[in-house]
Amino acid sequence: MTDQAILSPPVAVAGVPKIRMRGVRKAFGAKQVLDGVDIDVDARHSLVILGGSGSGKSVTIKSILGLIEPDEGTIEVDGRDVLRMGWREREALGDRIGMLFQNGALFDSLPVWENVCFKLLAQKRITRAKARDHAAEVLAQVGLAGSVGDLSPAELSGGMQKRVALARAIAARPDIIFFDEPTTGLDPIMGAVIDGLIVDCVKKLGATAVSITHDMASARRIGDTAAMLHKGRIVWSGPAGALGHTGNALVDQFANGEREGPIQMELRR
Ligand SMILES: Nc1ncnc2c1ncn2[C@@H]1O[C@H](COP(=O)(O)OP(=O)(O)OP(=O)(O)O)[C@@H](O)[C@H]1O
Repeated sequence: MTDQAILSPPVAVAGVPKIRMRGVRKAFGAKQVLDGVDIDVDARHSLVILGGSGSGKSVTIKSILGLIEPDEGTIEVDGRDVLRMGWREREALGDRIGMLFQNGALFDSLPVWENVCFKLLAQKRITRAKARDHAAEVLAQVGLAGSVGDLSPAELSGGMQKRVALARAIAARPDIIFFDEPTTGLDPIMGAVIDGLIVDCVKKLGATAVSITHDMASARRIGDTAAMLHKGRIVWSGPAGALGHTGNALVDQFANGEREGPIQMELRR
């Protein structure tokens, strides 16, 4: 496969955030999940979105991915409004996006190498013979031997499955990558290893990353910035390294996992 087949076109627009959401609102029935979400992610930066269960983190990511249509607001990628794109442009945007799903979402019916190159094969951007070599290269990037490519995902440990899912997310060399709970279900050491790989891979690709996590150690490791979603809005954003001592009582309570604080008081009401 030529690099041409998998390289994303250089699309950075000077002075324009890679991703910009403004006033995004989404309700399901009577439930207003997003109530005016504003987010900016600069190119080559890594944003972590925090928030309680059901606060709308996945809905936010799915809206950027075009899987959920917001009721109001704008979502721009490289200054282009994704909600008003034609299908061709949206498809081209999809080709530049990688995604690591919460549970890995690997297909047990396919060997690892086909999982890694799934999108490239499905879109006929690569031959099967070249996909095998490409998968071995990408597996090496996430610390796995090429021979793992012939195994079924079901034969792998949770940590290895996450590595394969990461390999799949980066295989087409995307310039935007979404990570949904990348360390869930892993022990703390394996979680740190996966975080390290995520940081390395994102940096090597020069990609922009948006992650969802409940794991604060992971948020500090993989995020340049963090944003907290609460009651349908971003109530705080700042350096991920400051989580736990931001001075914002709500964010600090959440990040430190404290029972007492403004979130608890709201739950009691
Ligand atoms: N397709 C849908 N139809 C109806 N309700 C939905 C749909 N998608 C999400 N919701 C609702 O929107 C709310 C936010 O869901 P979302 O999955 O974004 O939460 P989350 O912050 O990612 O939660 P968690 O941390 O538990 O994964 C929830 O109440 C959920 O039930």
